[in-house]
Amino acid sequence: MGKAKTSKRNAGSGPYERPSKNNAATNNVFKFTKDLGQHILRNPGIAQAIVDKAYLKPTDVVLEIGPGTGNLTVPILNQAKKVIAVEMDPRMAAEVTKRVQGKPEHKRLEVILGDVIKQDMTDVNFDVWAAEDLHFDVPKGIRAAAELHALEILSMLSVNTQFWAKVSHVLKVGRANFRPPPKVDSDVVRIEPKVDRPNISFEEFDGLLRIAFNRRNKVLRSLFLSNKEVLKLMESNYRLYCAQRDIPIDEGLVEDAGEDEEMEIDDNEHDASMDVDGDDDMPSFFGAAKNQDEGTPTGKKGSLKKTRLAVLVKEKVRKVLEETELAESRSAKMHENDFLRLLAAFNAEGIHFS
Ligand SMILES: C[S@@+](CC[C@H](N)C(=O)[O-])C[C@H]1O[C@@H](n2cnc3c(N)ncnc32)[C@H](O)[C@@H]1O
Repeated sequence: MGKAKTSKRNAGSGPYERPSKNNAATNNVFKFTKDLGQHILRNPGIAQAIVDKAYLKPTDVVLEIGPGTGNLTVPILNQAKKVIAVEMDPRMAAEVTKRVQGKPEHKRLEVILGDVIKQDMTDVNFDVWAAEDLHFDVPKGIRAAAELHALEILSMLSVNTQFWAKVSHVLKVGRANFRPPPKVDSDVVRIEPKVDRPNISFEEFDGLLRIAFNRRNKVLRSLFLSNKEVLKLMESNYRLYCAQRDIPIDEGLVEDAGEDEEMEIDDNEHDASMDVDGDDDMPSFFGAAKNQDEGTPTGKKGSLKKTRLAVLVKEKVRKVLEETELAESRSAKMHENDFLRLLAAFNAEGIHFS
């Protein structure tokens, strides 16, 4: 999508509830679109405090995603060299442009009209990034799952962010400081690129997290040992690992009654550790909601046949969980270092996630 200087656009009267000579920052003339996260900071003192905490330099180019009516944009422009603002609502884009029209800051503001997710930002150079409460278009098919998994996804994103960056809390902003007030209070956080990033592949770390955050309130033992697809994935990655190192593997079938017993114990324990809010039957990142390991039935009740490889992989997983003492841990309560420790232990057993 091309860049559009919104100064050329006509704000028009259509989207407004009533005509006004003043801007939307001081008068509630907009029909705010809550779906786009349009909650506008109405306290200039807080806007200034947020910008002050960013410790901007006069040489900084700031990329502001979703400037809204410009309540942060103006104080940012007072401290930085330039602001590039990406806004998907043309009314907002017009409004933020109007805030600086006829002022010297006008030349230092570039407004790009469009959805930041769909923009090609490769040529946009900036030093600091600012964003507040954005809307992302989730493809329809995965919307329901994504919403159900909102908590897991947020927790996973937060651990993933820590992989790349140091995140620190800057300021709490109560919901009453926004118009219209959102349902929750806000937190301003600083995200700085990490210089001492762990020497592991992000794909691998992300692969592990997708399993660890797959189902709400499940302990790791259950997530890694009781999901057929997860076990199959680890098995197939281990097969590849062995093939690359000429390690012979045994795909012969063996009776696996002990495994079956364990699955039953697992199932009972799932019930005991079921989410308190009882919505445990949500879809999983891996497809089927309750995808327990079934093995290959042999006709006898409680008796399953599995390849020796499958049994070996399961033993390795059990060993990793025991050695790291994370078997009974739940991902939402774990620290980034726990996941790094877990990944290192899996890798030491030849089990990979990408
Ligand atoms: C919380 S408001 C910003 C409020 C602003 N800081 C203020 O106080 O005036 C979020 C803004 O981001 C815009 N927005 C949401 N999703 C976006 C996206 N994907 N790309 C670009 N802009 C987006 C919304 O239209 C809205 O103006």
